[in-house]
Formats: sequence, structure tokens, C-alpha cells
Amino acid sequence: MTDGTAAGSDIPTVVIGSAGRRLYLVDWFRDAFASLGMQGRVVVTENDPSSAAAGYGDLGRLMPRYTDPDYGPALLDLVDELRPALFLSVNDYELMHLHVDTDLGTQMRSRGVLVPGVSRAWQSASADKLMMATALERIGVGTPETVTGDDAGGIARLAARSEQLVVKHRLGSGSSGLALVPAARVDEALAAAVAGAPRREDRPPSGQDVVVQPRLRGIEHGVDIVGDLHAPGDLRAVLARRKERMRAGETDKAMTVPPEPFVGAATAIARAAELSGLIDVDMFLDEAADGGRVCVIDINPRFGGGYPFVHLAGADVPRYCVAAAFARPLDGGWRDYEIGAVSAKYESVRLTAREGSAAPACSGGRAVR
Ligand SMILES: NC(=O)CC[C@H](N)C(=O)O
Repeated sequence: MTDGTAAGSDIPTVVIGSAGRRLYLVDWFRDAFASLGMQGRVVVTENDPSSAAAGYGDLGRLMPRYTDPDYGPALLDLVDELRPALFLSVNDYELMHLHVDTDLGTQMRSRGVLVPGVSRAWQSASADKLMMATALERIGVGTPETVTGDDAGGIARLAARSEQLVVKHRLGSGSSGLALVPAARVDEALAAAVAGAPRREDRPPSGQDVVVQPRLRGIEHGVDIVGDLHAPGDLRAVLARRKERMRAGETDKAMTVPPEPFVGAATAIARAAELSGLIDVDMFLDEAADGGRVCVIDINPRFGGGYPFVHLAGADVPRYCVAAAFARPLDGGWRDYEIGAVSAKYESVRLTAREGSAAPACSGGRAVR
């Protein structure tokens, strides 16, 4: 761990990678510094200079695209120059690049930066719904039986038990390619899903690129699981909301609920995934089943679209992250939130560039609404 005061910078620094549309995270990390009585800075790295977040941090840095060979050297230069204590990315592709395709995550950690996340195996599984189902089954956490679109026997087995089937892109995120169909019409849905599915470039589109699951009973919830930043695998918090409405693959309206039904699954996932920091997990809760059955359908290994609903109800994961990263004392109040709080997202926009102007101006302020 570094206290953020090593050579090159004496300002306590947190970097948010690819903040994109999540300007509220920049605000809440700033609030965290303020609430801990610290003069810190939130640096935003972005590839697109005119994105909403590029000029929104206390400092903005343009980065090459993660696919560019210059990305790794630029990231390590940034770390050496700014000496952040914490680096978190909210972009799934960047996370795959940091933790699976390269060892950049490990290299940052060996430079003393806390890089929240999950193990390499769970990072890979988070992008592949078949791998995810296998990983969850192995640790005894409920998840829908998942077969690939070319597994006729598996699909027939699911159809015998479930009148309706769910078809999804195997490597998709959010609800990409999602269709809920009567079992008799699964072939049509499969053909449509295969046609639009993201796939590995080394093979033609096929049923391997989509998965089929039974329709789940119960109500969909979003659950943030927080692992200890210094002791990966140790559960620190479970924060839950019932989804009321989705929009563009994200929770749009939700009501906070007690975390208890989800704690068993959260403990098992945190341990197995060697979790540090926050992951956003979608779970069905079937309260009618004996003792309440929980079924995990998706894991986003980062701050996700559901975190605002618990933050606005009082939870404060950025405060936990900043306190842990800079060794500041903190009581457990950061994980408390009001139950029954309903929040809804809304539109917001900011001026981000002018024709011909090169770099983003850093506002160091809040979005104009
Ligand atoms: N984009 C994401 O973060 C995934 C969606 C998230 N699980 C949500 O419910 O908002």
C-alpha cells in the first residue's frame, strides 16, 4: 500500500478508469475525501476526449485505447507519475485487458496501487455466461442451468421442465440478445440471437455464442458485494435493491431491501472470487421457495449501474475505499442504508468539447443538471 505521498505526487490520488457516463462516482469519491478531512484528487482516464467524464475529474488524462500497444506503457507511466493509492476501472473491456489479457493489474499492484477486482478466473467467467454458471455451481451458489444454443439435448431437457426459456448472448453484457420465449419457439429466438451475438473472432457464428436457460421464478434484485481491499475474499458488505425498472441494460429505478437473503451467496462468491472492492451482481430472489431461493444471473466485476440506489439510501463504498487506501480510521456506518428507499435515474448533459479544442478542460466540479 502507498499513502499517496510517494515521489512524484504529494496529493492523495484515486484514479477512475473509463468513467464514461458515471460522473456520480467522481462526485462520490470527492465527497469521500472531504468526509475524511482529506484534500485528495480524483483523476479520470478516458480514451474519448469528448466523453462526459473526460474533463470532469480534478485531473483528466487521455489514454490510448486498451487495444493499442501504447496503452500498457501509458498506464504504468501514469501510475509512476501520479502515484495513485487506488485505481478502479468501470469498463468491462478494460478490466479484461488489465486482469486477463495482460498482467497490467498485477504490475500496478506491485507498484503499490490497490486495484480492486476478482481473480483472473472469475474475471474471465464474468464475460462468459456458460463459464459463470459452471463457476457458481462449483461453489454451491444458485444459478440457472445454462446450456449453449447448439446443445439440442440440453435444450430439450430444459424445455421439459420450463414452459418458457431465456435465450441470451453468451459473451454479451447486461441483457444483450435477451429473449423470453415459449419453449416451442426457441429455434427462432436462437437464430435471431446467433445472428447478433458477439463471438470469438476465430470461428464463424454458431449456437456456441448463445446460451439457453429456464425462466426463473421470483423477483430480480441488484446486489453489490464488497470485499476487503487489503484481504481479498473477506466479505465487508452486502447492499441490495429490488429492481423496479430497467433501461438500456441498467437498473433505472429500484427500491432498497435488506441484504440478509443474499449474504450466503455473497460470502461464497467473495471467497471464491478473491474479491476486493465492489462487484455488481444480479440475483433472482424467490421468496416462495423454502427459506428464499437466490439465483445469480450476472456478475459485473466493478461499480455497476445499481450502486447509486444504495448510495442514495446512505451506503458509502467510496468512503470505505478511500479510508482503506489511505489508512484512515472508519467505523462501519458506510455499509448502512435505509430500507425502502426508491430512487430513479434521470437525464443529464454537459458540454465536453469545442471544435478544434484539443484536450478536455477539467471542471473539478459537479455536472450541470
Ligand atoms: N451496466 C451494468 O452495470 C450492468 C447492469 C447492472 N447490473 C444494473 O442492474 O444496473
